[in-house]
Amino acid sequence: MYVFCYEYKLSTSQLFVIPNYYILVIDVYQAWCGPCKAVVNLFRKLKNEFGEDDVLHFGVAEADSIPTLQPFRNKCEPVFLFCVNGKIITIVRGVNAPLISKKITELVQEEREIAAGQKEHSVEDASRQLAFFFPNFGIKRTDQKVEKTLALIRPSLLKERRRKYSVLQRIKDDGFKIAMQKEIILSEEQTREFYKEHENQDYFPVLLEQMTSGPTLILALTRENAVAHWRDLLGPKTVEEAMKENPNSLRAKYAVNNIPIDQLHGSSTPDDAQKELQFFFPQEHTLALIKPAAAKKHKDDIMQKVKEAGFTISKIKEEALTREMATQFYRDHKGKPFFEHLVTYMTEGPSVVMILTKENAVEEWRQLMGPTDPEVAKATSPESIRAQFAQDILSNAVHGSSNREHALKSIECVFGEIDTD
Ligand SMILES: Nc1ncnc2c1ncn2[C@@H]1O[C@H](COP(=O)(O)OP(=O)(O)OP(=O)(O)O)[C@@H](O)[C@H]1O
Repeated sequence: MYVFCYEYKLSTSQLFVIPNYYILVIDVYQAWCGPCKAVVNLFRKLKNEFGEDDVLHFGVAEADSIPTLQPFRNKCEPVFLFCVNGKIITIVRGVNAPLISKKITELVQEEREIAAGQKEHSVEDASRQLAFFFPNFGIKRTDQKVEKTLALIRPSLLKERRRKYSVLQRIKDDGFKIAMQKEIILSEEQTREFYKEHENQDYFPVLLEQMTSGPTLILALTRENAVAHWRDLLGPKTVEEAMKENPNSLRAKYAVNNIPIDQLHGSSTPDDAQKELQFFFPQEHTLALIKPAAAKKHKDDIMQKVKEAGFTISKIKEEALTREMATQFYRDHKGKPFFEHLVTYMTEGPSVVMILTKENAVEEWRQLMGPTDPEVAKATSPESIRAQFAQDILSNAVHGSSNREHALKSIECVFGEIDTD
């Protein structure tokens, strides 16, 4: 039985649809004892205190029934996972009320600063949660028959949260994996560009109005024969035809009342899929760095992982960062207790500095690095570089830009102005 404050009960199948951009505190419990009763009052108090901007959420997950939570099984104390933006950032073991309360207060404060535009999210992309729950995904791609297609969940359907999750569930049940995803509000210009072949159709003004009316969820889906399979699931092209000819098709089932435009898109052919994926997920560059201690000990193993993950190494050099460079790199951490140690550690020998190129490179490199703290990495992303090669939270093997803007700045700072197109 769940208490009022647990809005999400996570099961394996639901794990990948945790809402993004929330602080989600998950009580990982053992079946025999149930969710932790000792924290209920604390959670209720915090929810009252911080409830107004809808940023703080609580969930429960049963360790015994979820394979990914295996490391937390058979423990006689509860474990609390703190997720921001779909990424686990901290684990607290045991009912340490002051620590839990402090962490939540800090996180809410930070989210409020971000919402007020005073600060940026260090992690932009929601697909980070994928790295946590499906740590192996995207790391080894050996199956050549697997195909990618583009799927869109249009704004009117996306607004209906439950139905959105139901579509995501259906995608998963049909054997697709979400290789990349992002939620964006398309501008008029982007919509016109994407739908330029439809510009002269009578339905175009409604399509334009619909597509720019709110966020669209853009998904790169993979599985064998993905293009045809997704197209078949969607059914006939218009809502009217779908309702008449195939009421079980997704376009019929997920139509939105009074809106004539269907709510789901899929690429028509593999060629179209390639073009559409390139439109929404263009090749990207990120700055990756193998930190000095790891460069000395694990360079070859880490480089192997970079190649296996399909990155192109567009530039590479080995060089010791100067104190100025390290300070610039980590300027956001200035003032934190570990800052001086970090700068010293980063300058104690040569680092391997690379520009990595791939679709969605910034996010994918961060997935491959794994969580900042190797303890968290071992528990949640055992295939990640930090799980395998980091010593501790400071000496954590690798660095990666946290978003595209940082990537551009860092690349320029380390390699000067270069033509990365
Ligand atoms: N609590 C901590 N104690 C010691 N060192 C820390 C701590 N938190 C972060 N660091 C160090 O500072 C670096 C930057 O922290 P940040 O939170 O930006 O992590 P990250 O984005 O995962 O890592 P990076 O910026 O190196 O890619 C970490 O990689 C780590 O070396």
